[in-house]
Amino acid sequence: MTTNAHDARPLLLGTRRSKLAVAQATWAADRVTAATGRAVRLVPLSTEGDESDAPIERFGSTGVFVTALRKALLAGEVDFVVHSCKDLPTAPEAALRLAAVPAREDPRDALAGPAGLPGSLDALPPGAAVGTGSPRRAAQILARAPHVAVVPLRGNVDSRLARTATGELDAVVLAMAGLSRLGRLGEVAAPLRPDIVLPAPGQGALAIECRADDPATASVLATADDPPTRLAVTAERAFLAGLDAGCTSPVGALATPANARGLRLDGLVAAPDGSTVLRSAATATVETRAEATALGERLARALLADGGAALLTTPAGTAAADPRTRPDRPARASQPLGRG
Ligand SMILES: NCc1[nH]cc(CCC(=O)O)c1CC(=O)O
Repeated sequence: MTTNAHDARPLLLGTRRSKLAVAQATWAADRVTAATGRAVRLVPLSTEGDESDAPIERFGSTGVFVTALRKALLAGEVDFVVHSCKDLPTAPEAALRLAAVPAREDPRDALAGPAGLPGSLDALPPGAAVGTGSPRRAAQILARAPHVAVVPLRGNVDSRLARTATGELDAVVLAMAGLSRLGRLGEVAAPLRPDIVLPAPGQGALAIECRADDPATASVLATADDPPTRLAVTAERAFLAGLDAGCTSPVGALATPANARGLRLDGLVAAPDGSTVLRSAATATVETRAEATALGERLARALLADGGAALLTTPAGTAAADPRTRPDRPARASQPLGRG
C-alpha cells in the first residue's frame, strides 16, 4: 500500500519560542511542505534558556538551546528540529542526522540602528557606542574602527535594537539573516563587508536535524537541502573545528563560490581586543563534502601555523608576544561572551 504525502500524519517540528526561532522554523516548515506536500506542525518547546531571565552567555553560549531541542528530538517528542547553523556545536552526534542545510540568507553582519546612522563603521563619530555581544564582532569592530566604543550587549534581536531606539546605544551589529527573518531590515544602515567584518561560520544558514534512525523523515527533509550552501557551511565548520577554538573565541569564516566548481574560504582568528586580527584564504575545487572539509581543515592548519595557535591559547588582551599586536591599545570588550 502506498502512502500519499497528503495523507501521511504531519511531521512534528520542535522549536524554541523566541520570535527568531519561530520565524526560522516556519520558513523551514514551508520549504518542506512546498517540496513534498507533507504537512508540518510546529511544536513549541520550553527550553531552560527561554524560561530564564539570565543572559544566554551564563549558560555557556548557545549550546543550551541546541541541547534542549535535541533532547526532545531524541525522546521522540518531535520528528525534526531547526537550528541556526552558527549555533551548532561542531562535535558530531551519532544519534542525529543533519538532514538538510537550506539555501542561505545573506551571511553578512550589519550595522543597525535609528534612521540617520552612517553607513559604515569608519563614518561613526568618535566615541560612538556600538553594541555587540559577540567577541568576533567586537574584535573586528575595534580593529577597523578604534575610535568607537564597543558596548557588551545581550538579549534577543528586538531588545538589542530597542537599545538604539532609546539612544542608549548609537548602533548595534547584528546578522543580516536574523534581521531579515524578523522583518527588521528597515533598521539596517548598511551591511558590513566581509573584508571588514568576517561573519561567524555558518551565519545565515539553518541546520535541519532528525534522528539518525529515521530515514523516512530524513528523505522528506532532504528536499530542503541546498547543496552549494551545504558545501560552504561544511568548509566553514571544518575550519572552526580544525582550530579547536572555544565557542567564545573570536573566529570568523565565509566560503563563497569561486569559478565554476570552486570554493574560496576566508578565515579569521582575532584577539578579543582587536589588537591582532589574523586572516587567511584558500581556494579549492569543491564538489563533495569531503573536499569541503579538507579545505576548511587546510585553512585552519595554515592559520594556526601563522600565529593563530598562540592567539587562541593566550588569555584575552595579553597576546603581546605576537609582533602584530598593539599592546598600547586598551581592551574594551574583554568579558567572555557568546558566539554571535
Ligand atoms: N547569536 C544569536 C543568533 N543566532 C543566529 C542569529 C541570526 C541568524 C543567523 O545568523 O543565521 C543570531 C542573532 C545575531 O547574531 O544577530
